[in-house]
Amino acid sequence: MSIVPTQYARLLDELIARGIAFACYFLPFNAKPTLIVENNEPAELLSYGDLDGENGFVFAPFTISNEKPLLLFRSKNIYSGFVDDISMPISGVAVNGNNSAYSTTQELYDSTFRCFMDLLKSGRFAKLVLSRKLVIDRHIKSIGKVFLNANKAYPSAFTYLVNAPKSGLWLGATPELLLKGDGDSFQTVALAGTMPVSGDSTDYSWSEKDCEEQQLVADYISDRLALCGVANVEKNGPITIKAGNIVHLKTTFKFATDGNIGVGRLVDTLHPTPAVCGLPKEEARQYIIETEQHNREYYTGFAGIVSSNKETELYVNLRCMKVEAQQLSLFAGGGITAKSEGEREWKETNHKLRTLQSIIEADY
Ligand SMILES: C=C(O[C@H]1C=CC=C(C(=O)O)[C@@H]1O)C(=O)O
Repeated sequence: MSIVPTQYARLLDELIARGIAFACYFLPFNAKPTLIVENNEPAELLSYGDLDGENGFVFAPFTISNEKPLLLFRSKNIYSGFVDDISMPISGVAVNGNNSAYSTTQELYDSTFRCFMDLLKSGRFAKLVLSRKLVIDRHIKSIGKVFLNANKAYPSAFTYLVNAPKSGLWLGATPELLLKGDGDSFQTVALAGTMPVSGDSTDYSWSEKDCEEQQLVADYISDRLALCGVANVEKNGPITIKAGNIVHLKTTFKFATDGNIGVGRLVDTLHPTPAVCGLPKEEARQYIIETEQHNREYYTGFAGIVSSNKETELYVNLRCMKVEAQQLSLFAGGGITAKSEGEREWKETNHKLRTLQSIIEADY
């Protein structure tokens, strides 16, 4: 039976209050939510490649560890649409964190930015993505409502709410596709470069730095697909796309694998792209982990549906927050190249943070 979303928000709040592990999501331009409820905990995978042949909802971290594994919700308790009657597991295990989070100050951001710049200017890296964390008090009572409002405000985004013991409670509304396809043909995107939306204008003049930063992501995707043995890639773009209060440059890649390359292998090949990590990839990932003062956890990982015989649809986990009992930790970052300016990059992360802040602050 279908019900009004307010009751649905209450249902999600009840799952959270009972500590039940679940994943709920809206695909882009789809007004129907899907809810997957675990009786216990989601499965934990320790490599992206292990996704080959799997089915379920995936919640993956920036980098996999025993503490922050790749979570796979394989439960058959799947509810489509605004349902009111679900079979509630008796008791849950999820916890809401310990409120120990702190914000990245502009001073700390600037000093990390300078370290990044030294290595970019010396040529050790071509690109690095620097991120920050903004911790705010959790005045809101209903996370279910924030989730539904995020979907209303950003219908073109992939919007999710995930609760599990290893990840904690996360909410996001991301514009960045990582991988979509049916096993035979797939698509991915190179999304980078950011400007604030300017009125009704569709005519944006992109800086050399933004174009270069996006081109690095596009070239990386072409190279990685070639490395995987993908021969014919149809490339379209870059075009300007709107994501809430900001615009990005996007190039779309479509390619056929004829069933020869599994989803796990493709994800392992692509993630993390230089839209969220850097170049060269493994060195950049290691440097980011060592240098950023916060743990990214599931921010800049990915989330979505993986399927061995139907449609896989995975999104990069951006414009997201971790929800704790008294605090919300919001994450945002930006691509840095040798041409970057610290003040502009900081402002860019402010624009990105507004995406979720405006929903949190909205008067429901
Ligand atoms: C890393 C983020 O954005 C990425 C995606 C689009 C544009 C980006 C940029 O312009 O820097 C980033 O690469 C984020 O939103 O936290």
